[in-house]
Amino acid sequence: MPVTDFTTPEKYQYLNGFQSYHESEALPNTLPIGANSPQKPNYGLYAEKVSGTSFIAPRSENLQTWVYRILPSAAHLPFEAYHEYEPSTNIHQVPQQLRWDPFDLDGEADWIHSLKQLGGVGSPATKTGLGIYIFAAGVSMPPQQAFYSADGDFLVVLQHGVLDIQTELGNLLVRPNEILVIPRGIKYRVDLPGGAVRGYILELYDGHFKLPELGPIGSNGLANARDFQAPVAAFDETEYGPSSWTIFTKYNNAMFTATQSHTPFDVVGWHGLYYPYKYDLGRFNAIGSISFDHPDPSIFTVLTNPTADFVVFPPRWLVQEDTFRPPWFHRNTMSEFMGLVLGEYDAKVGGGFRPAGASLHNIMSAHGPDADAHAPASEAELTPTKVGEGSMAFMFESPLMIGVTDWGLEKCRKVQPGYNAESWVPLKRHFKMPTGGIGKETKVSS
Ligand SMILES: O=C(O)Cc1cc(O)ccc1O
Ligand SMILES: [Fe+2]
Repeated sequence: MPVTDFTTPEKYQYLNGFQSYHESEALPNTLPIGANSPQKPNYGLYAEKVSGTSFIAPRSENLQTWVYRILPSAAHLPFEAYHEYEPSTNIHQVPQQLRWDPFDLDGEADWIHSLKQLGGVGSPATKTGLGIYIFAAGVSMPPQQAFYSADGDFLVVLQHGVLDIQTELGNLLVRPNEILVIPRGIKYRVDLPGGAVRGYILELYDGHFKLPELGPIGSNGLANARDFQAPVAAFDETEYGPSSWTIFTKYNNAMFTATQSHTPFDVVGWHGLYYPYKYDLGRFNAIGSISFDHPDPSIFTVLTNPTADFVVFPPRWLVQEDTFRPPWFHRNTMSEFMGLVLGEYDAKVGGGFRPAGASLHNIMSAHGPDADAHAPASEAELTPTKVGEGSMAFMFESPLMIGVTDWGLEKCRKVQPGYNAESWVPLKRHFKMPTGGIGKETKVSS
């Protein structure tokens, strides 16, 4: 179900729509009419353009936003290397199926220092591939600090807690079961009004997410465009005088800082297509088989990109007849990283895949339901059944071979050594040779 038990306070107002052209102003008449860069923008603001795609990208892909701000972003002192954040970028491509116990909450770290790279492939420098992060933060970012990643778009899957995010383009409150996308280069800071937070991040080094085509599904279904929410323009009204800010930048997976004597949250109005947004996974309209067989998990795609799809497994009814209903056993040309926001995933009932844990089934590494899920599902009476009640599993599915960092393999100390032994090695042989031998009888009744 969608997150409904919350009245959105005044500070959090949203513009609805996915990749809709939005415009928003915190003061009336901020945006120039019929032009983008007038000689003197209103209120003595500076015009600045933020490009999220190449200038010449086709219209259907082109994402740019004009911001009207008190001082341009360029007004800062030189960048310096920052060594108190050591990213784990040594990556190992391994065929081993991996599963991690729940990652610990961390009461000490702020957003930036909580980012732990678990895996990835490719390079931000050549804009190929992706990074996968686990975050566990316990404190708000210190005042007068902001962060942006120059490496790619962050898709944040919040597993625990509440994120109060101030971005250049406005404020977003992200609650459990919601996801957040912050595009490359957009500055933000993260406060934790409810204490500790934890979750997963997919960073796309290339391009941006889109909604999947719906084909024969028609014009509505899956994640509907109107349920994506972008912030309205808001600026630090009390902070537009001189102040001392530190801007952190993740740049080719290293960290840099630059100081400046003004708030980065000084955008009074903006218009364009390049902005952060959030989405409540409870609004996902799940579609599935109403006759027989189990569709490919792509039927649950929320957002797509050639580098990775974001797929969820929401609560849903299973009604298929004469069908083994959990996911089939399989090997893919894709790699599959899975996480669990809450509840239990129907293919893994053996207790090893838990909320805040994860799994990785890499290219052509075989997997499927564990023995504890397979046995009852083969015998179950096939009445309509609700699965995933109170649950939300998700998958980052990529055609690329995802590597695992030193942190992911060892330092996190969460890898389950007995994954294969517990899940699939116990599967029993049920094969029966036809009486009379091969070729004599083709149908065997059990
Ligand atoms: O491995 C998994 O659990 C994810 C998955 C689910 C499904 O329904 C079909 C294929 C698939 O990879
Ligand atoms: Fe799979």
